[in-house]
Amino acid sequence: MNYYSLNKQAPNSSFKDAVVKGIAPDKGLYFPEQITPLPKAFFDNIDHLTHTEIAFEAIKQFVSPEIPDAVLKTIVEETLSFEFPVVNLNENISTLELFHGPTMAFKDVGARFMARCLGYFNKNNNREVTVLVATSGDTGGAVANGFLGVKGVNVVILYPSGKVSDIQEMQLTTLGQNIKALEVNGTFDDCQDMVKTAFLDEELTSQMQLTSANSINVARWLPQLFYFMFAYKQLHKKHKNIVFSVPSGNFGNICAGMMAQKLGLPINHFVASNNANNVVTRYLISQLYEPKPSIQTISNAMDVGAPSNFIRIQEIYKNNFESLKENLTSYSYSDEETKAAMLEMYTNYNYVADPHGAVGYLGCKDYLKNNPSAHCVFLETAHPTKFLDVVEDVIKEKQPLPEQIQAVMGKDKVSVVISTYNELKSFLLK
Ligand SMILES: Cc1ncc(COP(=O)(O)O)c(C=O)c1O
Ligand SMILES: N[C@@H](CCOP(=O)(O)O)C(=O)O
Repeated sequence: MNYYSLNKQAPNSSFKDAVVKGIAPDKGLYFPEQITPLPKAFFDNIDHLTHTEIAFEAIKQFVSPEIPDAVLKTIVEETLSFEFPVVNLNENISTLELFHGPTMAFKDVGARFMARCLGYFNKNNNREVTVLVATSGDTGGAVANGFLGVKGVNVVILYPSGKVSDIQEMQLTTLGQNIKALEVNGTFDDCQDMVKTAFLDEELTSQMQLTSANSINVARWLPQLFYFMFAYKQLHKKHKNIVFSVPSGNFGNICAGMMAQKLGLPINHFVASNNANNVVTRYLISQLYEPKPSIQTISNAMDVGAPSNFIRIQEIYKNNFESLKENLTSYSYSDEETKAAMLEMYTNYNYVADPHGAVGYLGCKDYLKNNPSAHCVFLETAHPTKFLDVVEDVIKEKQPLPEQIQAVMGKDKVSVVISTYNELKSFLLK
């Protein structure tokens, strides 16, 4: 599959080049040249397929022929070595739990898939690759875990100082080896801007091979479309009108869901559920896209003021506002509303949700008010113990720590504090 730059000022790239470069030379995000829907029979028979079979069929067209089928099967199988259960809360609301991987957030799938693709492309290459990643909390940990010890790959993670949870910080600062953490005096958007600037800096790119492991990178972004298919497999016999509420920040996950829909998955509607960082909620009301500096919230991984993937969403809908509005609703919630939703789920359904999932739950509830026949699935994007202080404070109950979390507790944090792009550049050139 070839990919074009959404800035339309760069030559098209193969899958391999798009993965290795991360972002196009004109700073545009890559987008596949074609999206060919899967046959209807695939969806009719989906309950007879394993997760690996579903994922292989769904992703094949985007990576062929550069990754041969046999290699792709292994990559997909290794990537998906954990569960993706749907938990039913009531007649109209379910949640798809995406936190059963090694770092307990939905980023594990994309990070593991991309690490394996890069490993395959790099196996006969002696040039080292530096993976730059900006994180508001979860991407950093998932990428650190996914790339730990991968030969020829150095990972540099930028995170906003004081704006990630304690456990998220431990996950991205304690692994050592080929993983380095930079603590940035600023917001997630500042981190993301520094990463994008580095890709355009010829002095840097002439000396080192840089790539991105944010959802900018197609190998990190596209595998997220699997989730929507896994939920459909578990729900489609019982529910015909399935809607997804996606807690959104950089909008990669919901945009991957829209790609699943383009492949033919019968999804009726999407709800983009936001915290106070509500640039897309406002856009759907005013038709004005006005990125703003991000605001700190308890659902910190969604504290994004300028979502990278909005441009891909525009592309999927051919920049047609009306057709986007037909398929997408968006709501925004305060921290107080989020906490109340966490308590409500615990009290009514004995379900402990994290703050991001709680924002998704609120999106379902609001959508169902006008669409009572729908079945709304909110994505539970991280395990509640990643946000231990908030969760225990809201539900007034101690939470047992899963072994993935225990594994990083008590380890020494190693990070370098930076404030400017020049400090990043000096660090990379050292
Ligand atoms: C727990 C959690 N929920 C939701 C999001 C938002 O996802 P996206 O950036 O794909 O919109 C993130 C970060 O990406 C996250 O870590
Ligand atoms: N919420 C993310 C922010 C980056 O999103 P990405 O999908 O573009 O990597 C995080 O947790 O770091």
